[in-house]
Amino acid sequence: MSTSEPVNIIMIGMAGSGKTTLMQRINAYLHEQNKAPYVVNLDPAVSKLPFQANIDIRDTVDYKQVMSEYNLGPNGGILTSLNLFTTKLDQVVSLVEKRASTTKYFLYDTPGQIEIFTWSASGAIITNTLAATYPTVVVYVVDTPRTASPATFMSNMMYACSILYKTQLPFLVAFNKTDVVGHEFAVEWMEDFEAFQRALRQQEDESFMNSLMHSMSLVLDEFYSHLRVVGVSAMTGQGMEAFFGKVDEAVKEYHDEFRPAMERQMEKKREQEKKDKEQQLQRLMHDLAVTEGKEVDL
Ligand SMILES: Nc1nc2c(ncn2[C@@H]2O[C@H](COP(=O)(O)OP(=O)(O)OP(=O)(O)O)[C@@H](O)[C@H]2O)c(=O)[nH]1
Repeated sequence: MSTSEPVNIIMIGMAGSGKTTLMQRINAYLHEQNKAPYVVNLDPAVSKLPFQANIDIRDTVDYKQVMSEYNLGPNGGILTSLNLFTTKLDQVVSLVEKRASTTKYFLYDTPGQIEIFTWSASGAIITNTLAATYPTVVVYVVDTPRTASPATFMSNMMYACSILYKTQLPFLVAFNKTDVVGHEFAVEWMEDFEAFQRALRQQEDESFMNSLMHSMSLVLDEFYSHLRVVGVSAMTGQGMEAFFGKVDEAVKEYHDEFRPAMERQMEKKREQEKKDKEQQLQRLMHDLAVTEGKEVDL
């Protein structure tokens, strides 16, 4: 792996978690380090970007026009705009490839509608296409102050888990807004199952919800054990160095695990296609022989 190898960083997170502000902070940090990134905005509904995007979905798709043309609400409009944009993704990839010899980091801001990455086709096309070219890391941005109660924490982590499950890409949870509330409580809850159970008990007395949450937290325990986590503040810039340390770890995981698994899958697909072709050819030969009145052994 060369040190100048490009890295795609995709920001995903709930609306208001601070993705755009974090992009701006990372952008400023990398400029200070003389590593100016290439920035791609994939949020068609953002009204004002605090940074200059090299590629902006809004230059290609007019989200308001999509809403009226397809008679959609805001969420449907965003999803459809992204679907329309994925038809141009090959152009994005070729622009990225052109810049790859001079740029290390390629940053992608996404809409707060994270269901795009849990079930829509465009989300999967975007992550798979990017990951097929260069090391790609998904950064799941969490609004730390708004996640300080056990119930919201767990629901946010379940979203994170489903995005990881869907993308299967190296994953980093960035607890943002640590200038307001530190993320240590979250790390403790993830590392110490009993600590989370205590927090649950403090929240309410025994109820159906708490026992459900108890069961769900058992499921999430396995997810936490492989999770990469960092605390950042997009506002103050706190945690930037640690953030890039974790990105490096995620890139290593891409090379050690993701890439070989992807290549194995592609090899399997190629073998299956070869087998299918051979079978089709055999069937064709058989049909030709039958029409000519000959018998063939297959
Ligand atoms: N205190 C504090 N506020 C932050 C931080 N990061 C973002 N914010 C604020 O959180 C709000 C939402 O930030 P955005 O960057 O617009 O969030 P987003 O995730 O891009 O939102 P959507 O585009 O709606 O998905 C804004 O008011 C930001 O100023 C942070 O680190 N600390």
